[in-house]
Amino acid sequence: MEKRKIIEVKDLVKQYGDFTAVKGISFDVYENEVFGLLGPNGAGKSTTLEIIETLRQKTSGTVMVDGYNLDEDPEAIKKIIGVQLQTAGYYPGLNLVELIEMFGGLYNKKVEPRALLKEFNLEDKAGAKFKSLSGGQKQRFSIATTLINKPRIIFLDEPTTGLDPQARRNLWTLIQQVRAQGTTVVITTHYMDEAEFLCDRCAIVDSGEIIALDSPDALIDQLVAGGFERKKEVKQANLEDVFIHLTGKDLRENS
Ligand SMILES: Nc1ncnc2c1ncn2[C@@H]1O[C@H](COP(=O)(O)OP(=O)(O)OP(=O)(O)O)[C@@H](O)[C@H]1O
Repeated sequence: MEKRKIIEVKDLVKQYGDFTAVKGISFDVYENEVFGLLGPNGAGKSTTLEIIETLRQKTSGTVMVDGYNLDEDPEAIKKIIGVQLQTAGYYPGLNLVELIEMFGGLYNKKVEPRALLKEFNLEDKAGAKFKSLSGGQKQRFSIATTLINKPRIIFLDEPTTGLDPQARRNLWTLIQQVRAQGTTVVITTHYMDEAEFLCDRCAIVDSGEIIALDSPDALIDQLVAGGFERKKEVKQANLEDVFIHLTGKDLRENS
């Protein structure tokens, strides 16, 4: 069965003054996949995401999200996507339950804050303020909030940056759960192990252009078919394996 395209980006260009940050890129995201945008700092990943999220104006090109044209129907797009807020968006006086209730009210959606917090291993923090959470808890809460409006697509911009290995792996599991419930996930990351683990397909972006787009396995196969060989013998374990082996996979209270 042919996969359904839920996002279609064609010839997208973004200029900041004289500088062209996104140089006519085209890609599709299929319904219910985890799609990654990978690339060095300044490649244009966040700019691209923010345009699709309706948060930034494009210079030219077309963007369709679930059949809605960004130029004609941005309001319809806003209703079916979930976006992570910047930390400043969480009112300091409210606890996690109150924040979820507030977002539910803004979206006019009925939410069950405690059930959502439980899904993200935050039930113990129901009465806590956002600023008192650890880095991993903040990220989990921020991903939980993307689901409040029951979106069809969520956008995660570097969701595991700064987290310890346990918190990172826990977040990967949560992202897989979100996808298993039928949500499409678009993610940016600088961690190639994360992209390899999570993404069905990824686009590698460099200087505003897509230089490769395929599944992680296919991209690796293409490299190997081109004669690439690792210089060193592959180690049987790496330092992260040592760390996880010694400290365990379970989330710590503060992760
Ligand atoms: N508001 C802006 N005004 C001018 N230039 C900008 C603006 N926002 C981004 N840029 C530039 O556009 C380019 C792409 O930035 P963008 O944040 O999209 O990259 P990125 O791939 O997300 O990078 P990172 O991995 O560092 O987050 C960079 O050179 C950046 O300096």
